[in-house]
Amino acid sequence: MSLLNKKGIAIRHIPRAEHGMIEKLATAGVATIHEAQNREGLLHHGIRPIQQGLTRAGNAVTVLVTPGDNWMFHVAVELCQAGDILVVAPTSPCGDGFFGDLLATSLQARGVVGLVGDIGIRDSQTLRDMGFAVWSRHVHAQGTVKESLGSVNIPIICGGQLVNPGDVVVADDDGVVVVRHAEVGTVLTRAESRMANETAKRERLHNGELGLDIYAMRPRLAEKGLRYFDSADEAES
Ligand SMILES: O=C([O-])CC(=O)C(=O)O
Ligand SMILES: [Mg+2]
Repeated sequence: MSLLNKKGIAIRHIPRAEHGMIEKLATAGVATIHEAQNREGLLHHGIRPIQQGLTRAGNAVTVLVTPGDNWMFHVAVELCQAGDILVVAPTSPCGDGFFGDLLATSLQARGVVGLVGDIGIRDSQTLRDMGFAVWSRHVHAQGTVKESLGSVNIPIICGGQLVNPGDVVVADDDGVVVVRHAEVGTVLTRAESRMANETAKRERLHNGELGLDIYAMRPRLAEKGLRYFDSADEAES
């Protein structure tokens, strides 16, 4: 039976990808990984970085929270290991400030690399100052309580994407992408070949070659009906 969105569960052991693979996925970045997995796995663009210039990748420890209640973060902290990234979703939309610098300090002490949440967070300036990277849908000071159970390390839907505990989540200035645990190796191979291909293209573009020629676009543009004129007068006549 699927544990998706089931409350009252905390799972201790999850699969984790090898650190070296995670580092390489971080180097590839969100856009390349998204392309390498056939444009799948992106979280909704409403999940935004609160900082600029930081890339984070880690094994997802998932947290399901009840709206307005951040109790489960404390359960999650204990189950985190170095190299994990916390991925949080509420059972229904809520922009309250579930997470701030105190919880971030606790996660940082365990080596957690960042947080991705379809939630609100607060203490945003302090989080930036301490270098704890966060991607969230909202920033809001509204406090939360500790009364209701959610779950830790069950499959959740975050930013419209299914995230399983142990999937690798990569986040940078462009957004957030999830890579299935079982697909890490394949996606990495494809991402690396894509990066090599882009390096070659970048060199040619840098040298002034036109995309129109490199990608042999002229016949197709003509086929679609693009016409060139020497002036607006000629086009209007
Ligand atoms: O403690 C809370 O409820 C959330 C917060 O502001 C913090 O972690 O600093
Ligand atoms: Mg706080």
